[in-house]
Amino acid sequence: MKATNGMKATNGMPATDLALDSVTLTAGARHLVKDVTLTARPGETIGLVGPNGSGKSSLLRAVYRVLRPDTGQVLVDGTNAWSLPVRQLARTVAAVVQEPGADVDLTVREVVAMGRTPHKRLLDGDTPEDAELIESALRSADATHLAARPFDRLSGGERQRVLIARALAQQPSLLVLDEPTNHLDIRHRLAILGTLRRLPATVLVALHDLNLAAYYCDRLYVLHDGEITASGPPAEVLTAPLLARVYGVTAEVAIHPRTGAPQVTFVPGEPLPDRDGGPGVSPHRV
Ligand SMILES: Nc1ncnc2c1ncn2[C@@H]1O[C@H](COP(=O)(O)OP(=O)(O)OP(=O)(O)O)[C@@H](O)[C@H]1O
Repeated sequence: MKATNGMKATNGMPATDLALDSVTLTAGARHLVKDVTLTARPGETIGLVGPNGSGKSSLLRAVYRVLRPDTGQVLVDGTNAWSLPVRQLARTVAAVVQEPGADVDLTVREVVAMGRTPHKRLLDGDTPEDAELIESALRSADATHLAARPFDRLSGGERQRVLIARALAQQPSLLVLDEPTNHLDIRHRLAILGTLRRLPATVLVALHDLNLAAYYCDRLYVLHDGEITASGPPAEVLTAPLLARVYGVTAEVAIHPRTGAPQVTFVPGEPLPDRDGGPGVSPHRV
């Protein structure tokens, strides 16, 4: 893990060992994801990157058990996620996803309090510990000032922070997030990703912003046409030839002297480098 980003706590909440073993997902005759093998060790922050339609959301759906693998397994601490009782899975895995939820007539605090539901029995009220966890989650997502507001009247970014707060209140040992920062301003992007990074939980997060992925993730998996095409520490994965091949863009990658993380600078209009990193011949203007 990168020392510059702050280490994850190793005490407190447990973290999950996640393994996707040769997972293939289909919709009708169409392959969404083919033969994906991925591991996330307890406490790691794993980034899933790749172009539009490469299969990131589909793969995450298999982890939070919305899309059943046709072949292969999703193993949560060695147990097939699809064989776990729903309640046990809900205590273990929290998901922050793109699907717009139904509009709910709840305040922000009530939405965040729903994160505690898997830990309670029917009709149990909030304990003082629940209340503290809810307040702490609201603070972590900079949503305390929104607590009394109706959830369905928030801006896109405010809603996103509230859904992240709900996931934090759930105290999962595995947190799965699909583009959790797409509506957020830069300050909140940095703050939320920093919070995720410091969680003791294992985190699997799909991100489009490669520089944020490079800085906040321990390892990256690159999906391309439904298959993993590269994986490893960001500095090994994010190379100019890889970005040319997978995204079709020209980029320069350098280690930033202050952050120590790879930083990608896109160079629109320049020829694509070839596979060896040399100058290519097909100009690609974006
Ligand atoms: N239910 C479905 N039926 C048919 N095709 C689907 C279905 N769900 C997803 N797809 C297709 O599978 C591919 C992968 O979609 P997915 O949403 O996983 O990609 P993604 O990497 O998350 O994309 P984005 O970056 O645009 O969010 C896409 O081509 C998409 O159109």
